[in-house]
Amino acid sequence: MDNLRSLKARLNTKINAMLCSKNGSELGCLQESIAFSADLLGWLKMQSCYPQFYWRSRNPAQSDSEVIAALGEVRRFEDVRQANLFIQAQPFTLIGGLTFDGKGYFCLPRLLLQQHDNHLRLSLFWDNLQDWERERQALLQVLQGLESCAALSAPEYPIRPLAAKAEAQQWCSWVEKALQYIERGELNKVVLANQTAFVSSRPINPIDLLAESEKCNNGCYHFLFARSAHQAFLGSTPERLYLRRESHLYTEALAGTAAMSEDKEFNRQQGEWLLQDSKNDYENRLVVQDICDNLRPISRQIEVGEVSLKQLRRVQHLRRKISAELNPGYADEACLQAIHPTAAIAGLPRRKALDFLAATETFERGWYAGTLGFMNKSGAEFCVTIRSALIEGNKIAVFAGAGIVSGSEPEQEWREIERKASGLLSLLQKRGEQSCQ
Ligand SMILES: C=C(O[C@@H]1C=C(C(=O)O)C=C[C@H]1O)C(=O)O
Ligand SMILES: [Mg+2]
Repeated sequence: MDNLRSLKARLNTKINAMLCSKNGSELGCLQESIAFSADLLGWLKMQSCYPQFYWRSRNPAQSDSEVIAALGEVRRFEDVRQANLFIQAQPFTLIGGLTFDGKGYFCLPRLLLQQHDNHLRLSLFWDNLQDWERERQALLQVLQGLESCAALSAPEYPIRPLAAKAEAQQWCSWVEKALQYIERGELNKVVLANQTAFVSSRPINPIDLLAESEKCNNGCYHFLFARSAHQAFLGSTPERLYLRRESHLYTEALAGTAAMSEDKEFNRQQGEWLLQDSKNDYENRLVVQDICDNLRPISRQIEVGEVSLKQLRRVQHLRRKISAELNPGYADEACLQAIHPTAAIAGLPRRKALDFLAATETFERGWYAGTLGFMNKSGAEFCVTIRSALIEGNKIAVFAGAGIVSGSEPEQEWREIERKASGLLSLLQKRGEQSCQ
């Protein structure tokens, strides 16, 4: 990491030579770009500043793919409105998102690394309203490990189940209850989830697990958010909440699920079945309806694409892409509030589904089925944080849910959430050079 070593030396010199710039602006920023391809997960593993944030966009092959790693926090916004006002006024990127319940966490980090192809862009931020000596120390500290990069090791964590929040039987009774609400016409869809906890004989390294997931769970966004060294939320999700480029908005309805295995012929048959199965199609169409209805007040030219398959390692989904043109004056505050939580992870009608979930599920969703990403004045991208887990020391709690609609069968939905959870859980046992299955 020679490039990073010389970059660090350069930045240290600049910071030490700098006086607090009382030029009227509240925030200070130093930016550098170098031609360098960094392993940002290996880098993150060596860092000791918190909070830590990592986010990789879903299509690494595309030229506009983005990998972000960030450390520390110079400004924090819990109100999405304030966060949105900030990016309208400042040429900076905020990272963060909303929990399932819509609690906001956005921050301007102390150090932001953005990798585009072979270009690494580094941004350092400080607050001119703070004591400069304190800010200077914080800047030097966040740069301390800049050139460090750890090897990522294959996760090897023999785990044993601690407890599922609901065992199969109880969870199936939640589904039965949902079906009664649906039959009575009180709900069209509700997405019931479960949380299952496991314990390992040693602390689980969230970064090693995420690195393994990046290798195996292709076609996904990969994310990690750790507010402290004791807790990390991470996952690999196939689902986009939205991508915004100026006023162009790209979102999708991802719902309806079939199995995937190592057998190509089995996968093809399952895919064909999924494409013509009316219950799964209905599950997906309700999400289309929900997203379009919620976009209508803030946008025009809403277009819904043809149905297609999104194939992953353990499951495959129906997907319909949706695009729209935001009306003047609307940006990320409006998009986040309009779209999240979609009927792919909450239900329809939204309010009734949320009440049903609050009264039924016996665990806190927290960041599960929330959204994480980044936003600045010209664009934003957020993923839906499903296929995710919360790691605290030796413990890992894995989340998975399934959309319940008329025609759902409890045992089948249970198998669906077990398959979804296995996308991460199957990676905890040493596989090393073995294939990703
Ligand atoms: C809720 C989850 O996934 C959602 C539910 C799906 C379904 O029920 O078919 C499919 C994709 C996601 O919209 C999850 O993975 O936890
Ligand atoms: Mg389903």
